[in-house]
Amino acid sequence: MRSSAGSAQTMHDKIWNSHRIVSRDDGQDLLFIDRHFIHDITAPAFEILRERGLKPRAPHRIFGTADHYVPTHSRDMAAVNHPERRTMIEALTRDAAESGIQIFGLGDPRQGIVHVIGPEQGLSLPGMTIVCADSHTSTHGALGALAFGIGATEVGHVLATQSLWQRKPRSMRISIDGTLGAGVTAKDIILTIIATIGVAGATGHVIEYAGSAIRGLSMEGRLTVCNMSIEAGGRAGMIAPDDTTFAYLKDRPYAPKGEDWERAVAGWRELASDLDAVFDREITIDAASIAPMVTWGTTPEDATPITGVVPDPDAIADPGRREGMARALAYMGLVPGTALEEVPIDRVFIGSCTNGRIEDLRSAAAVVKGRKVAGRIEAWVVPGSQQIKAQAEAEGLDRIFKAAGFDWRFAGCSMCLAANGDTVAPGQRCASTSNRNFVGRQGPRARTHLMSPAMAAAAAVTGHLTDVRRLMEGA
Ligand SMILES: CC(C)[C@H](C(=O)O)[C@@H](O)C(=O)O
Ligand code: SF4
Repeated sequence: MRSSAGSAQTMHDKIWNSHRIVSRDDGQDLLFIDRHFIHDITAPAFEILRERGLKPRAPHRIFGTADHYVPTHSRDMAAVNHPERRTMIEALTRDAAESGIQIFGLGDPRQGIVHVIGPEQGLSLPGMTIVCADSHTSTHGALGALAFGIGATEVGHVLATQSLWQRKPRSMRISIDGTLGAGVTAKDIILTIIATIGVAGATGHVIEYAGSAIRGLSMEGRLTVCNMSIEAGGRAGMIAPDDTTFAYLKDRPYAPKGEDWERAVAGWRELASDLDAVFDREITIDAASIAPMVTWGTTPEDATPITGVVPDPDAIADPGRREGMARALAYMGLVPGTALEEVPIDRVFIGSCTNGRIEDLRSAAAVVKGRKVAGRIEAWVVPGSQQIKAQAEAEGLDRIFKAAGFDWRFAGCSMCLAANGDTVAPGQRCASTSNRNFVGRQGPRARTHLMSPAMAAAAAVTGHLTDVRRLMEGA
């Protein structure tokens, strides 16, 4: 039997069952899709639709934003002088206008990274099925939704039918119990999880994050954790909605209002996994054992506490792993045994759908305040959305960053993927709050170290990877 025994259901079961339209003999279910997000990479799917003479079935369920290709030094389309990027941004505007789809384009005060603005606008709600042609759609599961990335052909299917054939993934619960230490954040939780179970550790599963340390996280922190579910191989990540979720969503532009809100919350309270629900896999991690983390290699599982050293491939028995590690270290320009805190950096990127939210900027600013960016380091803050940028400015965070020597940019994916031209130069080493440290991710030969916003801020002001706890008040 897949998932739960008897009638007890996981949250994944509940959302799946309430969206199943019909089942096929081959084990696939047709799911109704509540919300479909599109961005400036979705153009190929609209091509598929046009070729078949079809139109979006439910444009009111679709929302779009320009994020991957937008410039972050300007909001002016004239600043997009790269023909391919221009075409992609314009295609989104055209496709949306033709179909009556609401988009938040370049220049719109609601524009931002799709996984930031969905929750922010109250478009991503508990109990929903949410899809987008983007692997980090798992982010939205933090609100108690079933949210996952899909490919261009599937996007075409969803556009045309507002439904999608899927085989139900298995379920996995990752419980983080106890209290996090000072300086330890949601990013450190998820990097620890990935370092523990590996980048394929959750393959074929929907992860439910549970336990007192997860319940204790803010909505922003939960979004960070769910964002990187895909980096552990998970199909989706989710967290049961609770008062933290409802407080975050209340009065958001697209969230239900008045009596509708009360009714919705009452329904959302029923979504949590039943107490006796059985998961296909269970993993438990003690929150107190988690330290501020950094990656040293070229996959997110190459992560270790900042107190450690660059690992030695020769100490690894498995020949495949040994070779992979040696290759990663050569790319990263790191020598085994070097204390991680001695690794100098050239660039800092605070942003992305993982860590570009207001709380992330606050925690980085708290470290930066009264300090200066070290040496010739080029440090950037790229808010995840224009709303976050405005809020940060209202709180004076931009002034803290700018006084320290940071560049304060407009919202977009920016240096997380470098698709808009914001790159880390060849050979440069970047302390980054994003989610992927793949070879060439931030530009050809760029070297990426993933970490939390507070850790990236600490690296910016010291010039090398740094245990943020050294810079914290009272430390
Ligand atoms: C380009 C896009 C489809 C891609 C994704 O699927 O995640 C990007 O957002 C990323 O983070 O690599
Ligand atoms: S910020 Fe990075 S991870 Fe997130 S959607 Fe953009 S490119 Fe993908």
